[in-house]
Amino acid sequence: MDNRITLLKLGGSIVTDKAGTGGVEYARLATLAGVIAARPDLRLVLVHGAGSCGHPEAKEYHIQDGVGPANKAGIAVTHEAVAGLNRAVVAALRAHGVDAIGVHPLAACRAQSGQLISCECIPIAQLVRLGITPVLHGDVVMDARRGACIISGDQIIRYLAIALEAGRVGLATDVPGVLDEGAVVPEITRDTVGRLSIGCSGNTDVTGGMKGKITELLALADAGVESHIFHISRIEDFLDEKDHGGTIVRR
Ligand SMILES: Nc1ncnc2c1ncn2[C@@H]1O[C@H](COP(=O)(O)OP(=O)(O)OP(=O)(O)O)[C@@H](O)[C@H]1O
Ligand SMILES: C=C(C)CCOP(=O)(O)O
Repeated sequence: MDNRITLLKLGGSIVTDKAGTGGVEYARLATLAGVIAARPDLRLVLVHGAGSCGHPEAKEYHIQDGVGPANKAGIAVTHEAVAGLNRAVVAALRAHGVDAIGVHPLAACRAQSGQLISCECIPIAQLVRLGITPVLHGDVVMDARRGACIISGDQIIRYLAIALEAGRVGLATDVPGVLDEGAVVPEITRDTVGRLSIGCSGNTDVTGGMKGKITELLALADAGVESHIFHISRIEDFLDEKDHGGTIVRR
């Protein structure tokens, strides 16, 4: 059995009512925690998106336009919104017996011009070695050029997949995969992506929706790491290495 790390992103559209006004999806978190708890041999690193707990705040404070004295209050407001969601995700996992712990990118990562350039990964790897599941999230992080910026969970997935030499990389979201005229595209490469129409999220989202996801995952594919996008209802298929009916992004 491959005992390398499985890296899984739970999209913000899954862990929150992204289309609504801000609620954490507690019932869904409980179900997902049960699914993860039933697979104790997994060496898992989780990342979650912000959904309605972070994107609206980041937009309100114009974080992606750069941060200075006029909008610096948005750093704490945005971080607290997504950190609160992180506490809910970790609490759900722990309630099901998963030894999970929250890790905040604000304190561990740096960016330059909106791009994640460093993340302290050694503690994350050590936690996994101890059988603990680190739970990271998209966050506001300090940016060498812009003051601060928003780093998506998708950027974090790309960075961690390489740094942790993850065996499997999956992104669960609210669509069955990348869609082309309503049908799932089973495989995307740099050569085929240009034929597709891939857009942003239908909800408030400062990190580019599916388009942002594919940008990160194609860069990951360039590094030789394939990744999977699938509907959250197929999470067990992904974790059990079965066909999940979604999209594989590869070189
Ligand atoms: N070609 C496409 N195929 C599938 N989804 C697409 C496509 N173009 C745009 N989208 C949109 O992208 C959304 C998924 O991206 P989104 O960033 O909202 O997901 P997420 O990762 O669950 O959320 P978050 O960014 O908050 O973590 C879909 O709900 C859909 O509206
Ligand atoms: C908006 C914030 C704070 C993080 C965004 O992360 P994402 O939901 O993965 O795009």
